[in-house]
Amino acid sequence: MIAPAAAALRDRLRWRLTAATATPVDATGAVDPDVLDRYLRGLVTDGAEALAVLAHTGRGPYHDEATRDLVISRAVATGTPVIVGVGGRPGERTDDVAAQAVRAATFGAAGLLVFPVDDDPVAHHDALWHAAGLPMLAFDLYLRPYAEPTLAELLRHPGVAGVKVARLHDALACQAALAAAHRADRLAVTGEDRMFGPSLMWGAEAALVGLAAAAVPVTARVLRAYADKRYDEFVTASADLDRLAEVTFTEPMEGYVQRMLWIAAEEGRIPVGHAGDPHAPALPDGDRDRVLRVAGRR
Ligand SMILES: N[C@@H](CC=O)C(=O)O
Repeated sequence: MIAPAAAALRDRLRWRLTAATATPVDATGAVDPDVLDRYLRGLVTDGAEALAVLAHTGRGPYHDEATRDLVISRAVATGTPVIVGVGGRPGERTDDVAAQAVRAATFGAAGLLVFPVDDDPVAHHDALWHAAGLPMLAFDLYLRPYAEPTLAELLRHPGVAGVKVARLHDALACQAALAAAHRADRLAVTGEDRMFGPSLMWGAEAALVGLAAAAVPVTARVLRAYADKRYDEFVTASADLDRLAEVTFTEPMEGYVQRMLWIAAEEGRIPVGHAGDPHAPALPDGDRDRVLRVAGRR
């Protein structure tokens, strides 16, 4: 049985675009609150209907408590629902993640995006639910995917509002996870940057993607056109989005955060001095030009 708070989040996020936000930092790794504010508010102005902070795009696992508090509070101040990424650090204990969940609740988060764990994910989600009382989105991430029976069990948890599916290019796994969400009457959320349009046709009814960390209108158009059954527009918008995804969500895949930050700077959302991802891998020569060329052609 789904808990009322989880049902409310499920219904609130349905057909909404949640932007998985970056966390812009300067050369020393510090967040400037004004830069952050402007960035988050700009995403909302441009079509993000909810914000997911401190998830993978926001490099949540790398930020300390003070930075996490700042990011969550500034996101909540935008007035849109805020989903907070919790966990994701190697070797972390459930108690530590529960403490993050409690702080997220204190700062007014609407829900949690729970990074996957290998060891007893159901007990992990249950502990967060009892500690913080915030509804959760399970995170079926290609780097640490859930086995189908595990995901089915997670989706039966009363505090789980839905699942964000991010299986990258595994269409079968994506379809199975979306179907599992429907069977459990939970929200099927696409996190499929490279299979965005198709994942909507496979049953996703909401989106939470790093592709919307910049260039938000492109992603917003696809989701809106599909939700409104304007299928001609959906096909055109989807092709635009796929062109953008092809140059941003590509090998080395971890470079996508840097690529979205380049776009954010080019769009004037953040200063150039805050557009470096300290955790980016080495990127090929010409990558930035390629990304900006495609992003500018929309
Ligand atoms: N999975 C990413 C978003 C990518 O689409 C995140 O957690 O930020």
